[in-house]
Amino acid sequence: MLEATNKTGNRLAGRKTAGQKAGSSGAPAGGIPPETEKAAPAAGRSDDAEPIISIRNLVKIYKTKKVRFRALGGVDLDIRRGEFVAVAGTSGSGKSTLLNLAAGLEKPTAGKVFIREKPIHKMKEDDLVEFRLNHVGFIFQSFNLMDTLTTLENAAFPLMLRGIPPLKREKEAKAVLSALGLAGHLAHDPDELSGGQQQRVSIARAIITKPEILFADEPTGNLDSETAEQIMEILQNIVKENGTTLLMVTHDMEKARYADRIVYIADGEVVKIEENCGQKAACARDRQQRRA
Ligand SMILES: Nc1ncnc2c1ncn2[C@@H]1O[C@H](COP(=O)(O)OP(=O)(O)OP(=O)(O)O)[C@@H](O)[C@H]1O
Repeated sequence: MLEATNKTGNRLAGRKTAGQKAGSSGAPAGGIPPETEKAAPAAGRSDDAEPIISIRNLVKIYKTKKVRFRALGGVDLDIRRGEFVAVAGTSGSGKSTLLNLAAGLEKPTAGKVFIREKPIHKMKEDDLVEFRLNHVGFIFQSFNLMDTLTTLENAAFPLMLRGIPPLKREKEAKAVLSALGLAGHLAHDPDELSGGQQQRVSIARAIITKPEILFADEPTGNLDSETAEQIMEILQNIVKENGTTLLMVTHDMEKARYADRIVYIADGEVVKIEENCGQKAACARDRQQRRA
């Protein structure tokens, strides 16, 4: 799957996914199970817009020889197309577990996840690889850049997996990196970049395929506060300008407030969902719906 592993063993994606394989092509997703089921509307949905991600009664129980731990206890959530949703909660509340299940990086113990009406929870790993490569981008706290590749090569990597010829992928990577202020750092290796620059490279890599959905797990967790704000503004702009859907996990309420909606999670359960009226788009949409 997306966890392309580089020569030195760096993974390109999230935690606890060790058995997953690297994606290898840009061919359209094949072999996806037929759409025999659809998510019923979630309770408490605030609008009638078709969700791009639907999560139903999602349960994750981790079992080891010694422990059995319920990390998610039946989560329901709809995420609208073009929406920026932050999942907030304390350490160990289940945020990353929710993101990993929503992205198909881990399998649920029970429950369902639909992305664009595709049943992610029952897709085979090979189909998930293709699906993610074509529809989804990931951004992680630890950047997960390949340390043997330059800025340009890291950003262009997903296009290489899609079989795009070198000149074309370099041109596209240069354009995305320039927009992120990295035109002067194309030949740098990751260890020659600051943390904020590395995260911008990882954002470039995540958006270069123009994914409909971005998953971000504590994207500013390793950055100082000023750099973190810049990264949050970049993410917010990607949502606004490209219409990308963003699901971001954070323990930091300051960062959560960049989102259109904040989902609070505690002990593996959603305890509150808040429209963020600091974000004009979300509130305008709310007001419109209330009037309708
Ligand atoms: N592979 C695993 N095996 C056993 N327990 C696990 C596993 N992964 C996560 N857990 C447990 O599930 C709970 C939720 O973990 P998760 O990583 O989702 O929390 P989080 O809210 O993202 O925390 P943090 O903000 O600290 O990253 C934790 O109590 C954790 O110990």
